[in-house]
Amino acid sequence: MNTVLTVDGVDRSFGERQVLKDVSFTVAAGRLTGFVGANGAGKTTTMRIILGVLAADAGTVTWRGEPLDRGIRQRFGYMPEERGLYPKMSVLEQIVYLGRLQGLGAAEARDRTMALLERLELAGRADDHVQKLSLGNQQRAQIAAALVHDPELLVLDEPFSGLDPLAVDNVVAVLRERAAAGAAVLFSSHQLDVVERLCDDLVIIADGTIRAAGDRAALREQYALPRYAIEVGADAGWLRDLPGVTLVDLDGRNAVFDLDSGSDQDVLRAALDRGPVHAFGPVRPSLAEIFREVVQ
Ligand SMILES: Nc1ncnc2c1ncn2[C@@H]1O[C@H](COP(=O)(O)OP(=O)(O)OP(=O)(O)O)[C@@H](O)[C@H]1O
Repeated sequence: MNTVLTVDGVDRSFGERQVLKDVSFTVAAGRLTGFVGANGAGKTTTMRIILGVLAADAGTVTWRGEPLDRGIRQRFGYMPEERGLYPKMSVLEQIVYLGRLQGLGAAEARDRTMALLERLELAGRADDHVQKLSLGNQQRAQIAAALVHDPELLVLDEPFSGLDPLAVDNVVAVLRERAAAGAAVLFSSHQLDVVERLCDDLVIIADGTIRAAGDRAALREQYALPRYAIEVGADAGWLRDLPGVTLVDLDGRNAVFDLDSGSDQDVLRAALDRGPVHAFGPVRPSLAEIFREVVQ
């Protein structure tokens, strides 16, 4: 994996209260990393430290092994939690202006802004003042502002909050395109269903401590219980009496069970002895289940 951003041993306190404790994780280019945690867990504080808006008390953040400086941070795009567009400027003017601040030429800033607004289905509102837009459209404008200079690292604080499902799909597609083009994308969210669908890697934080981090599929594997689902041709109630099996759910021909001892193949054979088996396989935990388990 092509790790580009490394957060290593970061501590941060506000007054007496330590809100980040030895926070370490990595973000890879070409991948979407979901940063998940309850309200107040420390996501925004971590992101602000990555962006240099806030200093760490201890620990380091490095980009391709180098300490961050202004030049490197210019290659980052940030969508902060407190949305900060000027209400009385048009969407187009504003994003062009932000692109110019990031070093783009006038024509390039305009071209990129128009292409982004088109892609985010906001081109029809380009000349409207930001304050006239719905909250969802203001959010899309914020996302365009974070993307306009084609950053190598995108840091997005709750980019999906307040978006309807179609808008979520649109933004997801845009972020995927950025990752496919080689950008590293770190986004926070408390919408576990969206994170589950979207991210390649996961970082789970609770009370300022990283509880789990890594490839989403590997984490699902790591936290998997010996749980199986089966669909047979007739009532599956006989599973109740099979040694080593604890039924979790039984619905006629479908059952979910935990295997406390013995082999899954023995259960499959027992099922085949009784008739046809239409489906049989392990059940991987959902992100919500992993989250519940690691934040306890
Ligand atoms: N400037 C500050 N001064 C004092 N406390 C702060 C400050 N910023 C954040 N905190 C506290 O630090 C903790 C972590 O906050 P942070 O905003 O990083 O969490 P979060 O995971 O982003 O939560 P949310 O999803 O609610 O935004 C919270 O208890 C918050 O009250």
